[in-house]
Amino acid sequence: MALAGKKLRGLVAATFTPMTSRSDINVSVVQEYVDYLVNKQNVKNIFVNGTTGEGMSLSVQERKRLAEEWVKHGRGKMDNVIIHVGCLSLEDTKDLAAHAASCGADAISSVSPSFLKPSSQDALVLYLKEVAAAAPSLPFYYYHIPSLSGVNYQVRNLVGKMQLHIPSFRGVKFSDVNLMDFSLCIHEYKELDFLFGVDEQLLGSLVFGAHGAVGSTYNYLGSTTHKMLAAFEEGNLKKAREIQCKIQEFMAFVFALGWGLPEFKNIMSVTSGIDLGPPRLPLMANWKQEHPETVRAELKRLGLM
Ligand SMILES: CC(=O)N[C@@H]([C@@H](O)[C@H](O)[C@H](O)CO)[C@@H](O)CC(=O)C(=O)O
Repeated sequence: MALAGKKLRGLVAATFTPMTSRSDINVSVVQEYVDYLVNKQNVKNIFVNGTTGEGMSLSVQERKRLAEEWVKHGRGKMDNVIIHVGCLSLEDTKDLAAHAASCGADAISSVSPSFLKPSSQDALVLYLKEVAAAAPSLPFYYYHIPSLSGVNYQVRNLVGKMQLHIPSFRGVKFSDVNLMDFSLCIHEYKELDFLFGVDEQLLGSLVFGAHGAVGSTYNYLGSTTHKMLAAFEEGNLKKAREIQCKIQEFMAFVFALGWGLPEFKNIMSVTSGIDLGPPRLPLMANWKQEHPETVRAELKRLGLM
C-alpha cells in the first residue's frame, strides 16, 4: 500500500509510544489508539517512532514491533502509516527501512545522524541515499529537526541534491521555524510534499503553501486543527487566527509549567482516555503524572475539549 504517486496531505499525528508503568512498550493499546485518531480526531495519517514516539530511545527490535503493530491496526483505517527509521547507525537505519517496507508501511522518513554528524550537505545526502535504497519501493521523506539533531543545512539547498541522488525522495518533514527556507522549498519544488512540524505556528506555514503538518498535538487537537485548516481554505482568516491562538494559548500554558514531551504524552492519556504510560529514561526521570483536572480545565476554558 505504498504511497506511490499519491501526495501526502493534511494532518499527520506523530504518535506517542504506549508504555507500561515499567516503560516497556505496550502494543496492546495500539488498536484503540488508531480508532481514537480516526473516529475522534479524524486524523488518518500517522508518523511512528519519531520524536514524539521516543524512537531514538527504543531498541531496533522494539521499533520493528511497533511498526508492525501500527501498520497492522492502521490497515483499512489510516491513509498513510509513515515509519521513522533514523538512528545513529546507518546499518540499524537501513535495517529499519527494509523492515518498514516488508511489513507494509506507506512511507519512511529519517533524520540525520546526530552524534557523529555529516560534515557537509553531500555527506548527508550520501547517507540518506543509502537509507532510502534499503526500501526503494517506499517514498522517502527527509526529517529536518535542527533543534534536536543539531544538523541545520538549508533545506532548500539539500532538496535539489536529494532529488538528484535519491529516486524515492518525495519531500520533507520540516520541524523548524525558518519559514523563508520552508517557503522557498515549496515555491521551487512543486512536485514534492512539504509538511510543517511546529504545530503552534501552523497557520503561518499555510500562508506559504504547506501541504500538511506532522506533530504531537494532532493526537488530541486534530479535530480542532482541522477546523482551522477549513477556515483557512474558506479564506476566513479571522476564524483561523482565533483557533490558532487558542492552540497557542494552550501551548503557552503547557510551556509555562515547564512541561515537555513527557507531559505531552500525559495530556494525550488524559484527553483520549487511553493509558499511554510514562515516557522512558532519560525523560522518565522528572516525569510525574500531572493532575488530569489541570489539563482538562485549561482545555475546557479555551474551548478545546
Ligand atoms: C520538537 C518536537 O517535538 N516537535 C514536534 C511538534 O509537534 C511539537 O511537539 C509541537 O509543535 C509542540 O511544541 C514535532 O515536530 C515532532 C514530530 O513530529 C515527531 O514526533 O517526530
